[in-house]
Amino acid sequence: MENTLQLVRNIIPPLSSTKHKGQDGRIGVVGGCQEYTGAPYFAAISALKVGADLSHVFCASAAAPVIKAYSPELIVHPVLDSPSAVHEAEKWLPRLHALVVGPGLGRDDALLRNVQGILEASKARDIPVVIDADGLWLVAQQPALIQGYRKAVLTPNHMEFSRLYDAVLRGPMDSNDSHGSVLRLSQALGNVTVVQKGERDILSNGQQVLVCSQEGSSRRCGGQGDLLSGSLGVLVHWALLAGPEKTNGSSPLLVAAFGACSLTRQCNHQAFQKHGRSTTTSDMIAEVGAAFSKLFET
Ligand SMILES: NC(=O)C1=CN([C@@H]2O[C@H](COP(=O)(O)OP(=O)(O)OC[C@H]3O[C@@H](n4cnc5c(N)ncnc54)[C@H](OP(=O)(O)O)[C@@H]3O)[C@@H](O)[C@H]2O)[C@@H](O)CC1
Ligand SMILES: Nc1ncnc2c1ncn2[C@@H]1O[C@H](COP(=O)(O)OP(=O)(O)OP(=O)(O)O)[C@@H](O)[C@H]1O
Ligand SMILES: [Mg+2]
Repeated sequence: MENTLQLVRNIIPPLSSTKHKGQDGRIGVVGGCQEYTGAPYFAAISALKVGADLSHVFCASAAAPVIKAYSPELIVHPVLDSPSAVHEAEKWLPRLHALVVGPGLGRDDALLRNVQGILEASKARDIPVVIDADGLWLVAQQPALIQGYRKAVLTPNHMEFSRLYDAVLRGPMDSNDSHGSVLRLSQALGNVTVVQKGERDILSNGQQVLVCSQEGSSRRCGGQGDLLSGSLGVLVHWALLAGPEKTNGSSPLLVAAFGACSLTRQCNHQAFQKHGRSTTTSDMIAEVGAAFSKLFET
């Protein structure tokens, strides 16, 4: 594990007085609807706290004023339920380094059709995408959307993983062989990187399997996965910029994913030390800076 953490350290860009705003990452989160406003906020603010310079949220119009009111740091576009959603999002794509698709998106068909268009436009531009939550629901309906797209990382929880596995491999996963199941799902999707979250996180790009068992806690409040996907948005950008020479030949996306899993679990650990059972995802986000320093700036 220590060896992989060292690879994560290698991809982190140095802070420098010569860089301009935006160079360390402009991240877009696609998600947020009437029901769910916390998830896209957690993902987008986590991207900033990890070190991105700008964080955008593309959400349904009902969610926008709520998300804006949580934070003045986020740039919020109320476009997802508009008939011109894809066009509106496409205007921003040339300026974004990575997209995180799915936190708090919901499962409304019209919204999902727009997100499908945004995903296709992102692929056409070769933009890396992290797909989580209801974005994974969409992928389970249409695996062809990300089939073979080497710049995609999927971050399913237990439920999302089994849904995806069923849809892609047309049979139930073997719960006694999680390594094999993650490896097979990644291979079946054409070597898309898959991160199965759980007691231990299992990560694969269809060739290599990594396990992250960084100590977290037993507290399972909602939103921890959103912290992970938002952090991963930035790390994916940094890893691709650094390239395989900085990751010792390992897949940059796998190294980025290992970094996001370790960081999320360390935030959980630190927040739990202070708040115990009352720990919430906001408490974990408050730990991002210290957790990042502890793991990656030693
Ligand atoms: N504050 C906010 O705005 C937040 C909003 N969020 C947003 O909510 C949306 C839906 O996301 P989701 O994760 O609830 O949906 P999904 O994966 O279908 O799970 C549904 C059911 O699966 C089960 N289940 C889950 N884990 C399991 C396990 N390990 N082992 C076994 N079972 C397990 C469990 O079923 P139950 O225990 O109720 O039977 C659970 O109820 C999505 O947009 C997301 O981003 C969240 O990000 C949180 C913060
Ligand atoms: N049993 C566990 N023990 C320790 N850590 C866990 C456990 N289950 C999940 N985690 C960690 O919690 C984080 C989020 O995983 P989880 O499975 O809760 O995602 P999620 O259901 O998508 O969360 P969200 O509520 O944001 O949608 C990951 O970093 C994962 O490593
Ligand atoms: Mg989730």
